[in-house]
Amino acid sequence: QRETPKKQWSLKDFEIGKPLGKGKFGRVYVARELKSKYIVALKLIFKEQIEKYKIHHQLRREMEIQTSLRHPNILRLYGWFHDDERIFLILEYAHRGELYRLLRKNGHLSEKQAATYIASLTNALAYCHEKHVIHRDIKPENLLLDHEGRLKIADFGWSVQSRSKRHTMCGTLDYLPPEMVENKAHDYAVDNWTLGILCYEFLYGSPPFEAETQSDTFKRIMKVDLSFPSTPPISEEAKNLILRLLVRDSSQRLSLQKILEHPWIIKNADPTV
Ligand SMILES: Nc1ncnc(NCCc2cnc(NC(=O)Nc3cccc(C(F)(F)F)c3)s2)c1Br
Repeated sequence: QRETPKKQWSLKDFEIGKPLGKGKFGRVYVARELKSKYIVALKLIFKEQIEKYKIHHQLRREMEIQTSLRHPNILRLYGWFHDDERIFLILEYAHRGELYRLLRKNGHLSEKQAATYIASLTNALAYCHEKHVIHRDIKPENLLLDHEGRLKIADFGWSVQSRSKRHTMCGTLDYLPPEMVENKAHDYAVDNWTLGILCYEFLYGSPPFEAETQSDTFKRIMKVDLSFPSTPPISEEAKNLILRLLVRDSSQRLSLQKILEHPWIIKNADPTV
């Protein structure tokens, strides 16, 4: 049941601020709700784009999924409204912006920082999987940081409410596991693979199977052609966790619960964020 009656929002309820970034299908702005003075992010999506790419069902699914999710590491979707040509998503504002900017700026993260983000992601994904939601598009661009530097998973535009195996292709290849790249049936374990990719990228600054062309990346993913550069020096425990996640056979990937019990996470993750 709804705690408050569904409020019909409109653009005149908001004062629009600076642009936050150009996302897919539209831009994002900071905005202030005039009555409460509450700061939000407003994502504009052009209707003709949704019509052109026939993705109404994806957007509707995102809204259904997102409004039912409540977790400290998942960006809130408070509601939405539309005018003649645009759809507006009213989103929680992440003050410190996109994690990938931090990654590009610093080159790579410390083991403590990386482990803290992986633990937050694992907690958020465990919550999603409990609700039968697979995100399927976890990548640095979809990870935001709030004013305390706490990680927030955003953009459930590719997520699915999954009871059965999925077959849809989505996202950039770098983060996709073999079963998705091969366009085979896939399940929750895709997110476990992606955690391995992200852990590697947080520690080295780029994803493990990056290559000049998509087909080379495809080949490297299928072979799980993984190597650890000598710099920056990474602990054996970190490498062990990555090796336990980037496993071809999805049933052999470390479970989300086991990730949280892994020595590298126990030793390095900051449990307060
Ligand atoms: N600092 C910040 N603080 C808060 N937010 C920020 N950026 C917005 C992050 C997003 C959260 N949720 C999103 N959702 C979609 O974009 N959905 C979407 C859009 C088009 C089509 C489709 C679909 F049709 F394909 F599903 C689905 S974008 C930033 Br930067």
